Amino acid sequence: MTPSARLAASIDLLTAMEAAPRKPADAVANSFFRERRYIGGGDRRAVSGLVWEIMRAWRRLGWHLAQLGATPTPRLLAAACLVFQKVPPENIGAMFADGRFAAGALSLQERECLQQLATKSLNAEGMPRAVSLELPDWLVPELEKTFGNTLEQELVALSGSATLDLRVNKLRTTRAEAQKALAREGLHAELTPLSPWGLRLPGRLPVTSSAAFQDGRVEIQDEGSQLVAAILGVAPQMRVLDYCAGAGGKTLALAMMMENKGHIAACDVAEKRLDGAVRRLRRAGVHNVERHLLSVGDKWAKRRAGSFDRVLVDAPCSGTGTWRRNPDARLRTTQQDLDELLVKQAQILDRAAKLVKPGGRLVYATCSILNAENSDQVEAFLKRNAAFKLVPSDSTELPESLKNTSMFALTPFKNGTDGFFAAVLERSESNEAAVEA
Ligand SMILES: C[S@@+](CC[C@H](N)C(=O)[O-])C[C@H]1O[C@@H](n2cnc3c(N)ncnc32)[C@H](O)[C@@H]1O
Repeated sequence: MTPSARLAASIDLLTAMEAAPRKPADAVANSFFRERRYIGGGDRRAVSGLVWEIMRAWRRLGWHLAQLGATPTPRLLAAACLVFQKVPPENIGAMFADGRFAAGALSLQERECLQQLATKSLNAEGMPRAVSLELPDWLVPELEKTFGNTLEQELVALSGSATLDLRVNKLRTTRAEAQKALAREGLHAELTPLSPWGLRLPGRLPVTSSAAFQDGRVEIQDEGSQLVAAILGVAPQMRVLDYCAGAGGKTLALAMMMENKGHIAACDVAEKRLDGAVRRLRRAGVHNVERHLLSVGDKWAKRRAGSFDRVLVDAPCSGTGTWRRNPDARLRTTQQDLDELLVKQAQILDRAAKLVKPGGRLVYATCSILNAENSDQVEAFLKRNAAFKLVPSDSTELPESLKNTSMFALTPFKNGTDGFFAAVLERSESNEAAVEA
């Protein structure tokens, strides 16, 4: 594709995203490229690269354009982004060419607007805080409560691009062997600093076509997510419940830690997600997992009340910890979404708590960075459930810095992982404080 055609495709993709404001940007991009199979890998990366860059600067670009009285159309947002990337004006003009595979020439008004932008910097004085932080207005106080005066640094880290982390499947290989196997395929991974099974690649690379991935020696999983599985402290003989298992990311790690022994029940309310686990479990050689689709009026949970040694609640959440991967989610999240999630998380926690056996442990986890979904949720749960208390993790798989911790809140700024929260809660042995089944 020519630079003009790439730019035109980027503008088309932005337009498609605007038309589906509630749909995650990567889902829109996937269908966009599926319908345009003629766009090859290199071009796809270039088009997504520009569009993701625009999304990371969405509010600031919009603010600059509004200051100049211009409407933030996809064309102008793309052009403004190129201006702030210091692409020379004549090159931008040439990219906005006329022709079949081009975006059409810039109008006089558009050119004047871009000329004025060329004298400014993306982060300008006078910008409202929420704009310069690329946040919806309502989220600023929430995040201030969580991070206090490190908010800016945390958000800068959350605006960066994410690494591609892999978890080595000990059921199939060792970390050193997996690292060598990937290197033979041109994928040079480093050891992750915190997870004992992690390998880290610098960015989006074609891992899924590697032999090591296809035969289940490695799985894609952020280091933070690996540590959530680790904090559960599972052992081979245990009965373990992964209550919000989705497509089984953490289930796979738990099965590995349990050496494919004992029993894991992987539950979810979303059939499609749970079905997605089948292929992954098979690829990883895991066979100690039973899947169960939770439904209203289901007796499954009732029959198993008080029977699990360990229960993981990887709760549905705002996903604010994964903003590096989904920059669009940063602006899509609404106060109403959060309010609904808080209610749902508390309900799920209470339901899952009934399944923990006396003396057993419950781990509550999210990929959120908001206190409201994390420590506040745990605090409220403990007030409602006298049978539980926070305890230090007994996991031997946690790194020194997290050993014996009862709660962690990882962030890209502090830990180089996605934002992940986990808390370990133990149910008392005594019947007095029993949880009502
Ligand atoms: C953060 S995702 C889980 C990710 C998964 N554990 C992993 O590591 O890949 C949260 C999951 O909770 C599920 N969920 C939502 N409401 C639920 C409920 N009431 N009970 C159980 N699971 C629920 C969602 O379908 C979603 O798959």
